[in-house]
Amino acid sequence: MEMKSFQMANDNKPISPNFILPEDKRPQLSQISSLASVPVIDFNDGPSALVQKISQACEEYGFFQIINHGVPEELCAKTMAAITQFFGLPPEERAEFSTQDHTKRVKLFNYFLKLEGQEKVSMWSETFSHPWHPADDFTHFLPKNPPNYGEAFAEYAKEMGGLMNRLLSLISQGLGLEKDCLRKRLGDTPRLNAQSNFYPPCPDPELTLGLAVHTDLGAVTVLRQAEGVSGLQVIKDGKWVAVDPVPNAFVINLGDQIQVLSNGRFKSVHHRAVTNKAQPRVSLAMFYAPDMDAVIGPIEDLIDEEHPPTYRNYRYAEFLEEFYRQEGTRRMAKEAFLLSQ
Ligand SMILES: O=C(O)CCC(=O)C(=O)O
Ligand SMILES: [Fe+2]
Repeated sequence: MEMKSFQMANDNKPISPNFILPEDKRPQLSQISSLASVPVIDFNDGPSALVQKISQACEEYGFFQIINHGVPEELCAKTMAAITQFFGLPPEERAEFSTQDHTKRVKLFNYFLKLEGQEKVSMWSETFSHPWHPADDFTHFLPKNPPNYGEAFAEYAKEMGGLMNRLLSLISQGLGLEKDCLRKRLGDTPRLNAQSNFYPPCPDPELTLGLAVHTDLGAVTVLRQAEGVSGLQVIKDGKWVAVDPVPNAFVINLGDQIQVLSNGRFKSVHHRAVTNKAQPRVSLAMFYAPDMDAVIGPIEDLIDEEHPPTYRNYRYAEFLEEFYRQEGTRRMAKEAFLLSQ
């Protein structure tokens, strides 16, 4: 696959048509609220306050940021630097990882939007995805260049394993469940993917998106944003809200599987990335998704007469099939498993 070539923001050429969104899909950046944003939660708060704050954030926003999480800042910086260097490699070297085949576990690709009766519109970004694991050695999957990429990711993955467990435990408790309930439901061999996103500066951010509107399909996402550059936005009460980087914070968001398991109480919320003229932006999303064979459906303890099950049970593999069937179009995989009320 040929990687898309991005223009420089100081190019005076018009932006290539394959990146230009139809008018009704453009980001309308002047309408973004920078006043309200998602909650910032301090992990040093006591356990019961933490459970309460996370539970409220999961119900109201589906997103929050965490600070004082214990993951060393230097390690995060080292991992982000490795990604940035990877995206800075010559195109021929990056091309080794380029593929459109979604079944590949290691892949460099461009997201696109496929609208009915129209040509595909490319997102103004490059995405690199590969597995991660907190304990098993996964470094054979990783690029050899930059040389410290593997080492940085191996260390980062260990930290993410601990953080994911902590989050799953807090989210379980927030639902009134046993600490290990969600982790057990998601299975012993969760699907763990790391996704780095690179957004070059864009000559006209009003015409493009870095990532189209989507929900994450797994269970929990831990996102690191490069400091000092905004781009992530989430929907809150029908309006787009910016989630600007907070120093040494992680952005946490829930994926579709938690919405289903919680029977709709916790939300998998639509979000997108917008571009900017001035600076490149890098983000790293660490995804925790169920075992392919895990059966996902509303947890029995969350079902009663007032809260009948909203979704039917399915195997996660079945969900992924539906997801890829919709690729580039509406990204409403979980809606296919809704029960009619
Ligand atoms: O770049 C961002 O902040 C958003 C990334 C994201 O939503 C994703 O990778 O799923
Ligand atoms: Fe996302």
